[in-house]
Amino acid sequence: MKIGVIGGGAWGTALAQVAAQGAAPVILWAREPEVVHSINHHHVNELFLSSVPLSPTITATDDLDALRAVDAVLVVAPAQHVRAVLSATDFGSTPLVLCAKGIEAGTRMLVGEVAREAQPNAPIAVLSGPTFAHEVAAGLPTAVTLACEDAALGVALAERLAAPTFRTYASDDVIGAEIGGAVKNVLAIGCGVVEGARLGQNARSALIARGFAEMTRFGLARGARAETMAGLSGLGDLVLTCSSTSSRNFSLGVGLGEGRSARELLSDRRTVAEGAFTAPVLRDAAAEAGIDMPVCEAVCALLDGAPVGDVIGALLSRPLREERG
Ligand SMILES: NC(=O)C1=CN([C@@H]2O[C@H](COP(=O)(O)OP(=O)(O)OC[C@H]3O[C@@H](n4cnc5c(N)ncnc54)[C@H](OP(=O)(O)O)[C@@H]3O)[C@@H](O)[C@H]2O)C=CC1
Ligand SMILES: O=C(CO)COP(=O)(O)O
Repeated sequence: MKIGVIGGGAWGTALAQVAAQGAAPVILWAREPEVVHSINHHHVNELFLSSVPLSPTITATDDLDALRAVDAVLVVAPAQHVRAVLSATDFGSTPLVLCAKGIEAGTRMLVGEVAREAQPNAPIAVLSGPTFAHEVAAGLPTAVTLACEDAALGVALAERLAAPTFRTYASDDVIGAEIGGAVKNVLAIGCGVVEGARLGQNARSALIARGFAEMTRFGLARGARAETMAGLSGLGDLVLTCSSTSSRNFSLGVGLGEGRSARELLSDRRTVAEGAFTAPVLRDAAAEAGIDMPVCEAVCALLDGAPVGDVIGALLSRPLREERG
């Protein structure tokens, strides 16, 4: 199975490196000419993943049509750009494996819904889990969920993408896998704020647990299964991203907690912090569906510049309630 990758960021590059452990060569589409040049001439992605030498069987291209000849395409552009890249060419019935974690602003669609609209004939799968790109690319042990409604295709993709240190678990809960990855980015910003404002380890654990309750409520309302929310793509990724400055979302939160503005923090970086885009969309989608998501609302307020003390005070002074759900 020949694999194509859309997106020359850290995660697209790391997944290309995993896929290159199979027999067939891998082709990666990148928007940035310097990424294409760096991969083809120096076998490294200087811009987004300079720490890891890449397999020489990975070829980069700036021509999206070059990916029409592959057997499966990993879609690893940031969530807000997936529609544009998938609308630029016709992948026919080539399976698309969605690896971005977010919800589209404006439409409030999950990436899978966007992909179905842009490429109606392509079967859809989702790859998600606790996966810092630099660790995956360095060959450190990692496990992911690979969700696909077509069980046979899901197993074929899970087998093709598995590698000695990259373990894939097949699932048919596509919505669940997507929601875990999108929501955890928002919660990671909140945990970063706790760190930046020095609110302590108790507060961070409470936020992870109550945030997980929010993620599960939102997921179940959208048809996800509870076991998926508690698995690699939900709780697993939440714990990872909420406890490490390797997370761009967590480190964005640290900056907010230290009193810097979201605008300043986001203008400083070239890499993507998906939670900043997903947070307001998630808040609005939850409000419309009548789903209580106070942590998510708090993160939105912090991104909008509300003082940390006021936001935390408001969270803590809500009426007491039973822990259930
Ligand atoms: N980094 C990680 O550890 C992980 C990331 N993810 C998810 O993968 C997705 C991609 O993240 P990541 O690889 O880290 O990104 P990076 O922050 O490393 O790189 C930015 C990416 O955004 C792309 N990009 C920027 N602007 C556009 C645009 N207008 N159109 C298309 N692409 C654009 C860049 O493409 P180009 O190079 O072509 O310019 C590049 O691929 C996100 O949804 C993220 O949540 C999931 C798991 C792990
Ligand atoms: O999704 C990730 C790890 O699973 C990467 O998290 P960040 O985007 O916050 O860096």
